[in-house]
Amino acid sequence: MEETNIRVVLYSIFSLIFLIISFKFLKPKKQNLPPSPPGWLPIIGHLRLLKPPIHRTLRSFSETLDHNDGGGVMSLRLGSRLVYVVSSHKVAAEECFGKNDVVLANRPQVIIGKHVGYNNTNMIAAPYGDHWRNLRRLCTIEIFSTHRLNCFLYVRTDEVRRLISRLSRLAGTKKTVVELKPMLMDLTFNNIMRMMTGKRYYGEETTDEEEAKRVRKLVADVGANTSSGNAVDYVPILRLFSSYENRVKKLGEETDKFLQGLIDDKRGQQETGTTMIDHLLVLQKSDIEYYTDQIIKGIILIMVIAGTNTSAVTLEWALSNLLNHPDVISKARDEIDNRVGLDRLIEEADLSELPYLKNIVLETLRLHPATPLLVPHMASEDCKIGSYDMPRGTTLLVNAWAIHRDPNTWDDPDSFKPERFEKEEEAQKLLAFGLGRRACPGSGLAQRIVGLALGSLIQCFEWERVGNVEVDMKEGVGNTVPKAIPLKAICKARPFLHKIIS
Ligand code: HEM
Repeated sequence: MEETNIRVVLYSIFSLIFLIISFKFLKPKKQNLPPSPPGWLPIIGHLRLLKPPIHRTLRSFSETLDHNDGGGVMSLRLGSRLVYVVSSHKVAAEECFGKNDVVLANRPQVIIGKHVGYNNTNMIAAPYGDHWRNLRRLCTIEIFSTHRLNCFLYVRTDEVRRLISRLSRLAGTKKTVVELKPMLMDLTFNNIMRMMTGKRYYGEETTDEEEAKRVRKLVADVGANTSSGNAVDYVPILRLFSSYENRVKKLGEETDKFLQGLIDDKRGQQETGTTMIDHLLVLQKSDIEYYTDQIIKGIILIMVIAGTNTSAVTLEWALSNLLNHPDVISKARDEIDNRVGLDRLIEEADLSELPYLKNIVLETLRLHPATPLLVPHMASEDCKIGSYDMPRGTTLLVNAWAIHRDPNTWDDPDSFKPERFEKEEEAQKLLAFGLGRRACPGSGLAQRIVGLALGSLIQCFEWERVGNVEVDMKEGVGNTVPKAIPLKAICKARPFLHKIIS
């Protein structure tokens, strides 16, 4: 009997010790997540609250939250995904793209990346790792290096001149109302397509009008569907009811057929040309295992998706701001007239001598970053953002638009003032091209084409608003934020233009 009692007591003591140990060490650690806005519902989370323009909605959510550690981070549930939104420059620069740059260099996967983006093997969607590093190195050398950009200078110069000639034919020396968006899109799409394929698919004098029509439609469809995802990506059960995945699969097949056609055309040619596809096919001969057709198609696709609309909308926003600030246009024109003169068109080599023009572009990128939430990142491991825990798999959105208008970071943040960039350090605060490993590799090309086109439009024409009312600056809906009302302006060629564009 006594022995049994001792056993019971020992058993109880061991059980108690086991319980204490389990409670202390095996209990899931309570995580310190950032504050989250109210209105969360089971299954869909905060999805229903995301009204466009999403960057504005996210800023107003963030403003209503009680950030007890200085602010700038909030968490959302978008369906099954945990999403952190950062709206502070310090947190973005130091915590996300500083301390945690490698952990956050991943991308969340979405359905379109599987069916259109070659199973996420393209540069924008690829997970951080050897494949992405190889692609990025390849594109840095073959597309974005100064040497390569200089090789394609003739394309940018020719496309900007065509834009100026087209406008001067339309407007001449009489005041004429012109709609700018289609012309700016033609400029940036032709620039990329000519670099890749050598062909013009947009605007007047296309290589083959029937083919050009097909290409324009396809590129527009891909652009309209390319985003951070569809509701189906966040609430997987919707796959059962939605036709989204089938539509995207079909789009992927059509896109692939078109891109394969471009490669086959080049492969069938007797002589090697100078386009990007020609270069990539030469590399393919040296290493057929790595430079597969799929890799080459992924590169062309990404150049078109990332390198066209972004520059076109930046130009449209820049001109809209200039029309609302005639004093800024006058100052920029004086700078160009003084440094370039009236006997020739501005050239890309002049850009480094035109600091005020550069500041106009920077101020436009500040107020209207083309991708206001950058491209979503994803945590590949548990990490910490400030005092908050960020579990592995969390999506990170950086609200560059809100950061660019934060009164703690910028003086008079909502006003268009290119002069602010006369202090050189101000440009360091911009996030329009992202930061860290996944920052935009096309920023150099973008600044060249935007600077040259904008400078030429200021040099060659006089500009006025239509009806003398302010240009409406409301944002429309789209991944690369367009103007809600496309820009129309009154344009008149300056008297010397006809002499220098003949
Ligand atoms: C005004 C024009 C442009 C803006 C504002 C812009 C902005 C951006 C931003 C914010 C990102 C994402 C950064 C991040 O993930 O944190 C990005 C990525 C990228 N951009 Fe641009 N971009 C522009 C033009 C271009 C051009 C002209 C090209 C190429 C022709 C290009 C190619 C890319 C590529 C390939 C990526 C993905 C990089 C990666 O994931 O490793 N972009 N861009």
